[in-house]
Amino acid sequence: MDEAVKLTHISHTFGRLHVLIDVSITIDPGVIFGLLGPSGSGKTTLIKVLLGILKPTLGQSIVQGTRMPSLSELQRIGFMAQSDALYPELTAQENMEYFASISGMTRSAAKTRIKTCLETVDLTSSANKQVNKFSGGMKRRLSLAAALVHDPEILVLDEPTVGIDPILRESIWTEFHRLTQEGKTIIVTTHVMDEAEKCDQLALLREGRVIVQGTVEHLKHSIEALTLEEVFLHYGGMPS
Ligand SMILES: Nc1ncnc2c1ncn2[C@@H]1O[C@H](COP(=O)(O)OP(=O)(O)OP(=O)(O)O)[C@@H](O)[C@H]1O
Repeated sequence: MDEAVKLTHISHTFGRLHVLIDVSITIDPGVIFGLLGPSGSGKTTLIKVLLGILKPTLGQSIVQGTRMPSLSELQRIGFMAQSDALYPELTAQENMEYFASISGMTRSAAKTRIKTCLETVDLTSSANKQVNKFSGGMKRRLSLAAALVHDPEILVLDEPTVGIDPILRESIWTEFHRLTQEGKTIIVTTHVMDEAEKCDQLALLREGRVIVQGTVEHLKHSIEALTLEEVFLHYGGMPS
């Protein structure tokens, strides 16, 4: 089967700062791929390159066989950035309707999907509340629902569960696993160790380089560690 994402020899500099150095990552369809690394290691920059939002100094990003940037490919991706891109004056429902409309969904398809996605993030009872009255965690959850609304093949989530309580986090991860069973691919950055354990594949970034990548078991095996925490300590890249 073709790769969902193929990043080849990506390097990126901001001025004199080498933020990504020869990063190559292949992500198979239907997996949850975790991108880990300390703050400033380049995770968000790599995600922007993957999406084609940022042109790398060197290397290329291919998503589902299409070289990025590609607007049509971008429509098949659900993206949740680190900061919420919501309209505070609108209600949750209106925000969802807006995001559904820009993805080109029909009204009836949008109606069903909006209901499902708001349920997934437990916001049904707040659907008619203005977003400027939402807590930080509620905004995060709404951003996630917005990323899911057009039922994308690939979901790219930059720290999706920050500010979300452990019980809801658990149910969101259950939803992620359900989505991968439908063949969807999820790429997630996280600082949370127990979330990293739930990923099918991981890459650990440090100072712009991939230090190690593979399954959780592979990573543990590589240094005969019992926990992922030991792996991160070993490679000197404890997520912050
Ligand atoms: N637009 C920019 N201009 C200049 N430097 C930047 C820019 N964006 C990011 N950087 C720098 O690039 C480095 C990597 O940043 P990036 O946001 O990719 O890290 P990260 O691993 O996602 O961090 P965090 O976990 O804190 O979100 C940092 O040193 C950051 O200051």
